[in-house]
Amino acid sequence: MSKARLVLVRHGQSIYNQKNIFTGWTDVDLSQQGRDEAKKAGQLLKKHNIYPDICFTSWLKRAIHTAQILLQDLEWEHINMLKSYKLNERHYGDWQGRDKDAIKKEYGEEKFLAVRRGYDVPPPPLHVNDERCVWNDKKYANIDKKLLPLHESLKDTKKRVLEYYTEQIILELQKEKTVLISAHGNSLRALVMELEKMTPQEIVQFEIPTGEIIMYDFDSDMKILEKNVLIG
Ligand SMILES: O=C(O)[C@@H](CO)OP(=O)(O)O
Repeated sequence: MSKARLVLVRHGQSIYNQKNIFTGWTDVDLSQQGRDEAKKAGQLLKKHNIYPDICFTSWLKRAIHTAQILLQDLEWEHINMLKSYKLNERHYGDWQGRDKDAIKKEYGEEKFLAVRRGYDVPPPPLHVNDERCVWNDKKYANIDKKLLPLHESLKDTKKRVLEYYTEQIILELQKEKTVLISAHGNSLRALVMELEKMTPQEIVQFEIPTGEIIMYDFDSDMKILEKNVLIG
């Protein structure tokens, strides 16, 4: 039997989650509740005797800090942590930094849900001169601008997440490693959609709470043998 195991954790509550503001690629930190959720995730892994061999995360501090706090709590901080912007949250375009209820009012429930939870409807794009655009953020200076989105549908997010998953993460699973990914509500929804072969209709209903852990065990053909959601 293969020992390949994928452990997904959504970052703990961020300051924007707490304030009900769309976040996307905005680099906000965890709230106190978020730090507590990350600690709890570490304790859960300890309770279930799950010690990752490697950790992947995004370039956004709410996911990086969740991984760091979790591994600190697990007393397992020596493992390699690889970071890629391809695991960043879905880019929320012009909705970034704006109140969710105000946007729902402006666009109406149906359009709001189609963008927020649907598969192929993006929010309005950011202008390249907008201060929220990462084109001018020095962190992304070495990335080709063509790869830096101004807005994304879940379908767009899925494409880049899967590129990274198939180019990097799957190689570790093929070595029968336990792989931890600390990422975001929608970048993880995109990955789960692919792993569980969900349809665009099914993904609308699927959400991952902050701090939740979803775990998959694979056979040697990378087929899912078992899925577990770890609850405290
Ligand atoms: O704001 C965001 O980037 C995401 C995740 O926090 O929000 P939502 O859950 O509404 O897609």
